[in-house]
Amino acid sequence: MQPILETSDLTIAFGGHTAVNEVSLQVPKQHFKSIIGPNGAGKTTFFNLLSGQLKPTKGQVLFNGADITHLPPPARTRLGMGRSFQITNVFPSLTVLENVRLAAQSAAGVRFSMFARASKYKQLEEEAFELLERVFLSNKADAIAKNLAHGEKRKLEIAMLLALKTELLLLDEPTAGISIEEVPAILEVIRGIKDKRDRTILLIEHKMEMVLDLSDSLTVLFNGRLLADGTPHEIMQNELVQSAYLGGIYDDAS
Ligand SMILES: Nc1ncnc2c1ncn2[C@@H]1O[C@H](COP(=O)(O)OP(=O)(O)OP(=O)(O)O)[C@@H](O)[C@H]1O
Repeated sequence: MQPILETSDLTIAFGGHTAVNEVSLQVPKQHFKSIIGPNGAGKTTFFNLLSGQLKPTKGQVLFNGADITHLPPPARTRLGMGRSFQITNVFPSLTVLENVRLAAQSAAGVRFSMFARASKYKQLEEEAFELLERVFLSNKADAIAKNLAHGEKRKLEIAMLLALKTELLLLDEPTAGISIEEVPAILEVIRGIKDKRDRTILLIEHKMEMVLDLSDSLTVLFNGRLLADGTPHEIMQNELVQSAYLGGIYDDAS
């Protein structure tokens, strides 16, 4: 089957420093892959190349077989690739439910109008509510978005990504900056999405126990290069990975 995402020789240099260096990988549909590596390995830069925030010096990004290397971020979102935690279209003064409903509405191509059919509106609202249940946020449906706790905002962003019919989710350290108490809830949300097996997930995460628990495969970046790619078991056994830096990752894990 055609991979949903493929990179070939993906490279970006900032001045003399090559932050991502000839990275070639394939991600099958409905797969859960984590990108790991020590600080400065190039993980976020790699995501920036996938989502279109950065343009590569060399190489290609294919999404469902189409070359998207030169598409801007909104065009990639429309194709079904979504990056969490950088969503700019959360309306802080609207309710949680309204935010998710608007995302569902934009995916459905229904323009906001006084004349919009009430039945369509109701259907979108039900869809939004179901997504809030899926991320364990339905109890906050009527809360104003700006009043949510940090972890709840992250759940809202995931619900909005799902509402946008995002086929490939790029999750960049979803637990960064959230309190220890909120981590299990975010983990449960991500596991719930994974278990439904209708999306492909690419995750950057420093919490190794979370990565090992969730991932079908791991890609290890080191100094911008792809050091190893394999199942969590293979990566844990990989002597190159161990000797190169795995101890360092555990040191980082919080
Ligand atoms: N816009 C930029 N200009 C110059 N150098 C950059 C730029 N963005 C990233 N870099 C450099 O590229 C390298 C990779 O950075 P990147 O943030 O991708 O690493 P990372 O693996 O995500 O690290 P962390 O785990 O700390 O988030 C670093 O040396 C960084 O300083």
